[in-house]
Amino acid sequence: MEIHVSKNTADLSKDLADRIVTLIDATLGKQDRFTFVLSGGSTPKALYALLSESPYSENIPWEKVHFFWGDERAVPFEDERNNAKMCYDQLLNKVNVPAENIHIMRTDVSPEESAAAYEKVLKSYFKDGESTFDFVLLGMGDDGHTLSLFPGTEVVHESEAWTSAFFLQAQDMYRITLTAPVVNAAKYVAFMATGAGKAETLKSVLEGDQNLDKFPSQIIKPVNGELHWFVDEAAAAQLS
Ligand SMILES: O=C1O[C@H](COP(=O)(O)O)[C@@H](O)[C@H](O)[C@H]1O
Repeated sequence: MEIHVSKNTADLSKDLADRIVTLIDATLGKQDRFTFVLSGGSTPKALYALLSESPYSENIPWEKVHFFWGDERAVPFEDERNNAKMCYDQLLNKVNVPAENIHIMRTDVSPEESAAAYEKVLKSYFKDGESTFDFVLLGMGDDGHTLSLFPGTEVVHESEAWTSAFFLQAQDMYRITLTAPVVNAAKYVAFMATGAGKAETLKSVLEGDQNLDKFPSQIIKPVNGELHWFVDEAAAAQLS
């Protein structure tokens, strides 16, 4: 595992954007497509906006990049809380990605149907039966959740299904999420965490004892891939 500390969100977004371009170039030197799992929430907005602008927008062969989502809030696409909408607003509407390369988690059907449909999409996309995303971007909530794997929820321990849908009492909302085994099969996983509000949790996740029910982010450990944490100085303040 590698931890990269940048001064602030702007620097961190640039460092990560540079890393993504390098990764895309290296991957497309060996294969003809790059699979990119997007995260929701507020932290990656600056990164997505940056990728949509010059020079990144010109340096990325968008027609070869295929987008997926790590999790979704089961609210209509038009709702500001919808993770896919945020990604379209910040990035996808601004670059030339073919529509067929974009695989959203649907919220116009029941959460259970959406999760089942997404698992089907993934299994037909990865024809060899293994989900080996090239790049997974993850956030970490102040409470230690990642994807929609929230503290104290059963889905944290899911070991078979690739996707799951469940009602999140604390937010009075259904969630649809990839599960840990799918993400842990990825080639490169990058967490992005910024701000003083995440400092204490980041210390517990990275340096504390393992407690998956309290800190679900700890379950992310790629089996054969790389794990990187991109954090700003404020989030890293309590790390030793
Ligand atoms: O609810 C969610 O929260 C996490 C973290 O979001 P942030 O606002 O603290 O950046 C996010 O990674 C996830 O995709 C989202 O559904």
